[in-house]
Amino acid sequence: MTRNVSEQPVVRVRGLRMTYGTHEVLTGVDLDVHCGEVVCLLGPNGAGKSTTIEVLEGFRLPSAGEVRVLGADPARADDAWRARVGVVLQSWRDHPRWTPRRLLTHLGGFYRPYSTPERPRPHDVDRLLETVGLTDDADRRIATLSGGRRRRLDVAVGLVGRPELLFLDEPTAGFDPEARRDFHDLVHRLSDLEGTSVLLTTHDLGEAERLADRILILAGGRIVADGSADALNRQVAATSEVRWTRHGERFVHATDEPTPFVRRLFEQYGDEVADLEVHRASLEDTYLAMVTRHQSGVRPELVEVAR
Ligand SMILES: Nc1ncnc2c1ncn2[C@@H]1O[C@H](COP(=O)(O)OP(=O)(O)OP(=O)(O)O)[C@@H](O)[C@H]1O
Repeated sequence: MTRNVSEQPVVRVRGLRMTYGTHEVLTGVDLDVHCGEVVCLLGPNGAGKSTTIEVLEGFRLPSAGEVRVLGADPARADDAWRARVGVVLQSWRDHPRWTPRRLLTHLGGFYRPYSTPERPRPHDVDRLLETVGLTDDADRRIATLSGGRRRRLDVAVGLVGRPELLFLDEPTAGFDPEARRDFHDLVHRLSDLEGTSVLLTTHDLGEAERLADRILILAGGRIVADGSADALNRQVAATSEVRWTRHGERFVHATDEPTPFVRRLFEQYGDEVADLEVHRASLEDTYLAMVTRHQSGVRPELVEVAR
């Protein structure tokens, strides 16, 4: 995704703190989301991901800090602001006797006054049902939908107003692999074709790697890493493993600089080099290293890396 760096971020958070009773969950979160970016917020259970998202949605008042979302303070934002923001919460439990078509038509109506030529609102309901893969269930009662189908409906509810900014809290929990892949395609389309900015939480590191332009890791109440999956991996675990065979014999070499090493390998052996593989640390390795470092009491400075 190319981005105009002069643009104001659509989400800007500085020094966000949240305390429940005596439990200090967020101790100073700083984060930005830029226009059209897909940002994944990762962190262990209880790190405060949902709390952060709920503050950004305007559903929770922070204890302290500066929060701007689409240029406004979400705690004081009006209906026009809300129409520009999509939210995917926990499963839709209201109106169990309604059908997905009726629910989306009903909710879509609230967005009509906020339609603009650049962003006609709401979404066409049939197309939206097709987009989330619910065409065959459009006229069934919501109460009879399976968990995964209901989750698709949650996503449709978040999208019906054609939001400029979409918050998704563990959107693919309960999805089968096909629904998950369809959902990833949908997020890419929203970001690439509609310029929708997306902030989502997930525990699925593969999903984060596939979807995110940028990954934020929340641990110990603040953001401890910020960068693309590749950049974070390089930062935390610099060593790569190069594997190849030559005349049927296997070789493995660990190096911090795989590209020059591979170049030298080909200069020396040319076409004799076969089955070449370069393995970098996975996002899982990186994530666990960051979180373990934090949990072992070392307070890591923010790892911010080139995107
Ligand atoms: N309304 C509340 N009152 C008191 N404590 C709360 C409240 N909401 C959340 N917490 C606590 O704040 C901490 C952070 O919760 P939060 O749900 O934001 O974490 P999370 O990172 O989203 O976790 P998970 O990955 O398990 O969903 C937890 O210890 C939770 O028990």
